[in-house]
Amino acid sequence: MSVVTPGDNPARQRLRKALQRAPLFADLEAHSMVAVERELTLLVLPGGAPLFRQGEPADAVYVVASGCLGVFRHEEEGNPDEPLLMAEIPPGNIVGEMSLLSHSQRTRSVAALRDSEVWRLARGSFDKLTSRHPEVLPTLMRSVAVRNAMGPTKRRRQPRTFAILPTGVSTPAARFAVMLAAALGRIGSQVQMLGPESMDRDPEWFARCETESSFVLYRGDPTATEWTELCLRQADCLVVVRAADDDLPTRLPFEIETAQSGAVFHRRRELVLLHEGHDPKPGTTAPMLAGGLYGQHHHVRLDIHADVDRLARLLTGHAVGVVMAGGGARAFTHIGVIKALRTSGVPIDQVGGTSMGAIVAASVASRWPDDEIASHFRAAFVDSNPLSDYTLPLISLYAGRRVTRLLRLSFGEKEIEDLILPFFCVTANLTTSNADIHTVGKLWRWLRASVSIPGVIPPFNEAGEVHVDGGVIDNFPVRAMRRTGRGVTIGVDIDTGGALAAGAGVMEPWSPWQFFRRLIWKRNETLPIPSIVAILLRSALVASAARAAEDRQAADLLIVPPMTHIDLLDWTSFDAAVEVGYRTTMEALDKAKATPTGARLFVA
Ligand SMILES: Nc1ncnc2c1ncn2[C@@H]1O[C@@H]2COP(=O)(O)O[C@H]2[C@H]1O
Repeated sequence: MSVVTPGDNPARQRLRKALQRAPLFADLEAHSMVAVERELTLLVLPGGAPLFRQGEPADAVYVVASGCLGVFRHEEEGNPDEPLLMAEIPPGNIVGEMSLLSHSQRTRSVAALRDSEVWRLARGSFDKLTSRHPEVLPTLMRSVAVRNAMGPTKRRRQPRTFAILPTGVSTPAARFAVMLAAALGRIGSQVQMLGPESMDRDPEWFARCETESSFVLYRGDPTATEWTELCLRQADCLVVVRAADDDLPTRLPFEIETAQSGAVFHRRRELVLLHEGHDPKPGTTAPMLAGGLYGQHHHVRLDIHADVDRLARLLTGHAVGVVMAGGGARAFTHIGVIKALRTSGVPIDQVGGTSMGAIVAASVASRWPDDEIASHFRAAFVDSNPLSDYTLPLISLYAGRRVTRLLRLSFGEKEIEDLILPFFCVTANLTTSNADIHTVGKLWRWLRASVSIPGVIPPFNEAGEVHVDGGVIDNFPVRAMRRTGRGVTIGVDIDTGGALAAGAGVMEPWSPWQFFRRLIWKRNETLPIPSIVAILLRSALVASAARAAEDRQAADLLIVPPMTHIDLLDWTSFDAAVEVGYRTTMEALDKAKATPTGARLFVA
């Protein structure tokens, strides 16, 4: 932060404009205004710099003349680097008045969201002003009351200004920036792209660009120039762009760290990996993620426009996430749901799920076409039964080797990080009693863990912890998807009603003779009692039903295909399950079209 004492220069002209609008000064006579002006000192805050922090003693009130400040709340349990943004304070507003009025400590932290000019009126001058001109107080109190009545912002603020930061001179960042600008233009009406030629502009000019546009792209240099530093200070979101084939180590993330040190808040950092004409190679993404430096990474194939459109939606909170619940054979219905969404032009930008829902989600994240998804699942579950490798039931009824083989065959050595669409799956961690969300690691392994129905398939052990089917704790992870804060969530739940029925009477263990008789003469007769697999599967799902009910509420669009006519283990009802998913989704989309959610779904 620097203190400046300007004469009658552009900064003072900006101050006058701000004073005329600020609630504390708007009612003052011209000569009193001149007297106040003499008591103000100008502070120039670089983007990210703190003005003051929550809990500090209050010694001044401030007028914002250019740029933008943010009011942040530090949550007791939250990450101290990621306080919640409560409000933005644009030019013409004052900040820091509450603790002066109430003689208390600062109620919130305030920092510059981008390069800003603020004028400081010390506590002594503020007291003098309010005692000489008590007429300014009602307007000031009114503005505080209006703000308090509005309450805190419920939704996370989405970034509008992006710094595009190439990691090397050969990165095709300019081409990428043009494509991203076009994609952002399909979401917002006006997009501005600023390059180094704007270096000498004043903060007000940048502020005007930002207010006049839906989105602003600051195209940074490949090295840490003065312009790159400015981009880092101005942007809400840092987008590091790297050619995926480039295996040179990059210094850029560490430069970002330096430029950001001392900032009150954490700017969102995203990594874009550019691919020329091919998909990510298995295992090549994780080493580029710089140990968790980035909030999210994105694979963009430069020749595929849909990839840049998806990126634009994910960056700006306009994405569509689809969550698929587990539910044995009933989960085939997700295949029909996906087909209906794709046919209707609803973009699928990120996916997540549990158990069988997770496997369908993984095939969507791999961008398999509809036919391929259907043929894979048909071959795996209808043409051959993966639950047929009986074993000595010490850990489980089946050895689970067939399931493992099928998953490896389908997804190879791909890691979750290599998937084109952001993806997560859920397992129930029996060691910690938590529902674990997996966004990194070998895909087939976490899918195998996510479908490990306790007692049916052996659990999956990782780093000394035991994982079973995610449905045991969280069968419908809508809230996990919502926490990503990237847009709307479509939840597809599996109706588990009518899942288990039995004849009347107490179920006693059968004698060996009864078993033998059944095996020889009555093989095709329907059992009067549920099978052990049906009991175990139902037991695994029953506890998460209450949680799933809350997740249904959390979905922006809820789809629950009616499935009670299909048994949870009836793999042969594949076509019926797919069909009902397709039909229910088409009907749901038709109804949603006229709603606000529908408007957000069909944005693309
Ligand atoms: N919800 C809010 N919206 C806008 N500004 C706020 C909000 N809450 C607090 N502030 C401002 O943030 C400042 C933090 O320091 P003060 O408590 O002195 O005064 C506070 C107000 O000026």
